[in-house]
Parts: sequence; C-alpha cells; structure tokens
Amino acid sequence: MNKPILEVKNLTMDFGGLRAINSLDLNINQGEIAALIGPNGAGKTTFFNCITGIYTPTQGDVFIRPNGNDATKKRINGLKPNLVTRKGLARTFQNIRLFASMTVLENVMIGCYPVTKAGILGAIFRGPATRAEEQSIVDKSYGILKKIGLETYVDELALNLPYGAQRRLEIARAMATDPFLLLLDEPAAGMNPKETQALNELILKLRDEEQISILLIEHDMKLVMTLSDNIFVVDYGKKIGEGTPERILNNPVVIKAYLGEDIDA
Ligand SMILES: Nc1ncnc2c1ncn2[C@@H]1O[C@H](COP(=O)(O)OP(=O)(O)OP(=O)(O)O)[C@@H](O)[C@H]1O
Repeated sequence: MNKPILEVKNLTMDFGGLRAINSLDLNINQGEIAALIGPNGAGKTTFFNCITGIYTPTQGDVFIRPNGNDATKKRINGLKPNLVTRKGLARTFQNIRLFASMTVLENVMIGCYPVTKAGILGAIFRGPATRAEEQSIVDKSYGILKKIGLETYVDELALNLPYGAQRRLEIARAMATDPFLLLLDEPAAGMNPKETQALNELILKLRDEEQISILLIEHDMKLVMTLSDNIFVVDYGKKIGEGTPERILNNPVVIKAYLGEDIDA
C-alpha cells in the first residue's frame, strides 16, 4: 500500500466568519504528481499557506513522512515557514517573487541558505569552513540551474530573463532547499504554449530524475490533465472530488461545480 509523504487530516482555516478551508483531507504519495484545482477563491492558496507555516490552521493536522515510512513521520502544523522548508517542503508563489536586481545564480544561492550550517557569525567572520560552504553553495546552485536548463543565464540579472525563464528560476530556487515535495502555485500562469510545454517537461523531469513529488495549483486544465497522477478538486474550501484525470473528467459533481462545458483536455 502507498504510504503518503504528506498527510493532511481535517484541515480547517477560518478568517473571522469566513471558512476558507473546510475539513479537508488530502494525501500525497511518494513519486506522485498531484494537482489541486477549483474555482477562484476556492481556498487553494490558503491550503498551501496552511501547510507551509504561513497560516496556523484553525483545526486539523499536517503530517509529513519524507521517506514514505512511519519512522520519518512528523506533525508540522504550527511550524514557522523556514522550519517547514528545512523539513523538505518547498514552494513557489502565484506572483513571481525573485530578487530582480540579483543574478540568476545569486537567486538560487539564496534558496540554499535556509539549509546551510554557517550562521550569521560564520557569514561575518568568513572562516575556512564558511568559505568552503560558500563554494559548495555556488557549485550546487550552478548544478541546479543546469538541470532546470537555465545555465546560459547564470550571470544575468533576474529581471532581464524572459517570463517563462523567471518562472523556472523560482522552481530552481525552491529546489535549492532539497525538497522531497514541491508545491507550485499556478506555475503556468501567464506562460505561452511553448513555455507551458517546457514546464510540463520540467515537472516530469523533477519527478523522474530528482525523485521530487509535486503538488500543483493550476488553472491550465490541459496541463493538469496531462501531468497529474491524482487530482483534488475543491469548492468553497471543501473537497468535492478526487482521482485520476479520467475520474475527474467524468465526475458529475465536479463538472457541475467547476469544469462546466468548456474543458478542453
Ligand atoms: N488573509 C486572508 N484574510 C481573509 N480572507 C482571506 C485571506 N486569504 C484568503 N482569504 C479568503 O479565503 C478564500 C480563499 O482564498 P484563496 O486565495 O485561498 O483561493 P484560491 O482558490 O487560491 O483562489 P485563486 O484561484 O483565485 O487564486 C477567499 O474567499 C479569500 O478572499
């Protein structure tokens, strides 16, 4: 039986009188590409914010099992975002959040710092151990950029990159934290068809070659249906459907609530 690497139980998030997430259960298995879909305002980004420590859920539990076995099981609700990152959950955001005036390499290097050993004192006094760690961060960051296909832009300022490359750079920065699960919030938003195709290939490569599981929030239904092993559909914060793309496309509740007539998968 599959052991989930992420196990969310009965998650609820209230903002005053508004219940943005309502008793949500969701499991992600090792090696899976999963999608969280639903209409605008359904609670998808709030869900990401709850499991990455930006919000403390009103109710419920979030467990991780980085290696898929019970010995590594940990409850992570209430942890601060930097600690969640250290546990192996990395994310990107709906709006691009790069350091625009820093180089592509520096943007990825910054991603490495949450998981480095040298503290502030080490960074100030820059002893041999710190210098060696810095060199290893440069090497690691360059290696990630190569895997993501951005090595030709290493010394370019992030703001000069084409849009699709900026989105890929965000993924590269998230990779720098060595995640076992990558949460992507609308990674294809604003991309042209060629960039979306390249993103599709990149996500498959991360799963197949880097053994990173993926959960994506995405409105591009064609991408979702092509990539996903499992899809969760939410509406008004409640899970209204779950399953393979075929099952979702044939689920009358989902069709009525969300997909409508115009799905083109
Ligand atoms: N910090 C907050 N304070 C109050 N209400 C919030 C807050 N964050 C989100 N909400 C509300 O919670 C609900 C869910 O919002 P959320 O952004 O999670 O939806 P979404 O599914 O990600 O939407 P979209 O697809 O448009 O990004 C919405 O009604 C939103 O207005």
